[in-house]
Amino acid sequence: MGFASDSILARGLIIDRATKFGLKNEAFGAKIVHCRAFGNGGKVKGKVRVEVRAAVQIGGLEEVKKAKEELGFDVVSEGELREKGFLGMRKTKLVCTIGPACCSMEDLEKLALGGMNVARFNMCHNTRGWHRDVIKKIKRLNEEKGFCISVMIDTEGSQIHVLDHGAPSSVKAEEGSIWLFTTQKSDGSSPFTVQANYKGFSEGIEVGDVLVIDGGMASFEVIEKVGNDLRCQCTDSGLFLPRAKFSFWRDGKLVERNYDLPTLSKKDWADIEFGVSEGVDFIALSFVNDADSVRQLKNYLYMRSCRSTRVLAKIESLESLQKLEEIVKASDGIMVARGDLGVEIPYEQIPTVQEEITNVCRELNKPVIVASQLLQSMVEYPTPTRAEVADVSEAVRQYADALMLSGESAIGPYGQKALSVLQMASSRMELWSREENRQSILHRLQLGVSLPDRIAEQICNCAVQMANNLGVDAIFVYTKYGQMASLLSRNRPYPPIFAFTRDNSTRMALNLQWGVIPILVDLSDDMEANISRTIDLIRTKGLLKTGDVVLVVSDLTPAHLNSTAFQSIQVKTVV
Ligand SMILES: Nc1ncnc2c1ncn2[C@@H]1O[C@H](COP(=O)(O)OP(=O)(O)OP(=O)(O)O)[C@@H](O)[C@H]1O
Ligand SMILES: CC(=O)C(=O)O
Ligand SMILES: [K+]
Ligand SMILES: [Mg+2]
Repeated sequence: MGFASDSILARGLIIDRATKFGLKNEAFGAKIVHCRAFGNGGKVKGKVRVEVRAAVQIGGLEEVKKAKEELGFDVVSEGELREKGFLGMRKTKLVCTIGPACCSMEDLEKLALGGMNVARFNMCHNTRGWHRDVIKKIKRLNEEKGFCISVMIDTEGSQIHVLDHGAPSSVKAEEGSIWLFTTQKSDGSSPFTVQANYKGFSEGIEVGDVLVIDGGMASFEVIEKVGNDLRCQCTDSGLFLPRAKFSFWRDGKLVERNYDLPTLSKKDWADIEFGVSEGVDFIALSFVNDADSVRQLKNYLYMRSCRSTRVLAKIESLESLQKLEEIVKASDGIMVARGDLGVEIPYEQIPTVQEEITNVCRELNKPVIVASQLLQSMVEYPTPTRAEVADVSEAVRQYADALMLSGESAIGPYGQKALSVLQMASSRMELWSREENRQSILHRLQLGVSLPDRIAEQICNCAVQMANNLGVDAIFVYTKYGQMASLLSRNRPYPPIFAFTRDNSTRMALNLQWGVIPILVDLSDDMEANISRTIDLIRTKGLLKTGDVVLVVSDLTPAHLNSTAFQSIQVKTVV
């Protein structure tokens, strides 16, 4: 007899704690198959007493403990698997921006339980001390509570924006009003003055050009140029928000200018140094304009022996769109930063550009995050607009690897709810895509050049086709740097991909990849032994049962074999 929140919940549980059900030690490792609830006048509410009537022994105390210790399987995926089965596991990954509204240990744990895979820290805001404290909390949650949340920092980058518009929050610009845009600091005596952060902000700008705020929040016509300052008349009334961004348009086209602003400023390098010392998993590089800045950062990380820190390039400028392929090739992943991208291209182009970036990323086998304004109204309201749900679903339908919350989690009071909206909408669309057999329409560019790379790629393509056709329960892959796992993910298979690795940084990087559940485990050179051991460990935890079918792929190459000798596909039925 013991306590549980209800008897339904207790069913299927593996008994792994003496206190949980007040059972004797012999019951350890048993799976509850029948139990009865007492108390609360028959209402199953709060904690009820549960009498365990039948349990099947699937492993002894030592075995269950061993399986727990030897297998770095995060508690959220494990819970999801127990509750929903293999096919019910969510494939699309979720990124949450961490801010003042969600930085307590309690709130972070709720986001973790809600399915947050990656925590994003935007270095534009708050102090490094603040970021350090919160990153430490995430690491504590991982270590002490068994979560697997990767950490991403996002650089500030260099961009022209409002430094001061004369108010702490927003300021309204009325149609017809005249404003001065300057780099001089205002003493507060002249209203309608906006200070820009960069002295060259007006270079190349002519009278008659249109100044657009935040991609359409308000518009102005330049009516006079005095030195570097611009006198402008508001032609479309709207709002200046803090840090509002500028763009200039002429004849309906963006005025492209070379500002000479570095992608990585002094502050960005200091933030990167901070990220390195905190051992972050991802650095997202803002306002990347070409592949050079990505390579520069990757080289730097290599020199600092931080090869495991992955570099993501944020696509948020017109220039980055023009050099998309080279940027994707140079980086470890991409973020479609729709907020700033919508400042540089007309917003009606965002949906098609997003799909194009998502497709290029999958062809080149790089994870892609769709970010910004997914559930914007939830910064204020506890429910999303139907249009927002449609936008989220569209990103999932396009097979983006991950979706990101910004202000919804960072400053909004409904962050956990917003996360659950992402989780429900993505699960729903994944199911629909499977039922519609949409995976079959993915086209696959041949990626590999060398023979071993081409073999790996073909093995993964075939393995996924086999897995789908055979209806296997799961794909198991054994991987060192995650290459094989990501080639499998690229094919967007029906079953989940369990990626076993002994490298913790590979585990944290795979967190961003569609359909991959990274599991940390010590692997040997003996692949057969690895396979049977991991299957055993997972079975002992009660997550695999007799008759389950697993498709196994491996790319771990023992040193004494030549490089392709151990790439194989096997189909195993659990006995
Ligand atoms: N660490 C933080 N401290 C305070 N406020 C934050 C923090 N992180 C985010 N915010 C707030 O949440 C809002 C949305 O966050 P987010 O980081 O996505 O901003 P963004 O402006 O879209 O991103 P970027 O600056 O990279 O383009 C920000 O405008 C800011 O007000
Ligand atoms: C996320 C981000 O940087 C943007 O949308 O602009
Ligand atoms: K940023
Ligand atoms: Mg941005």
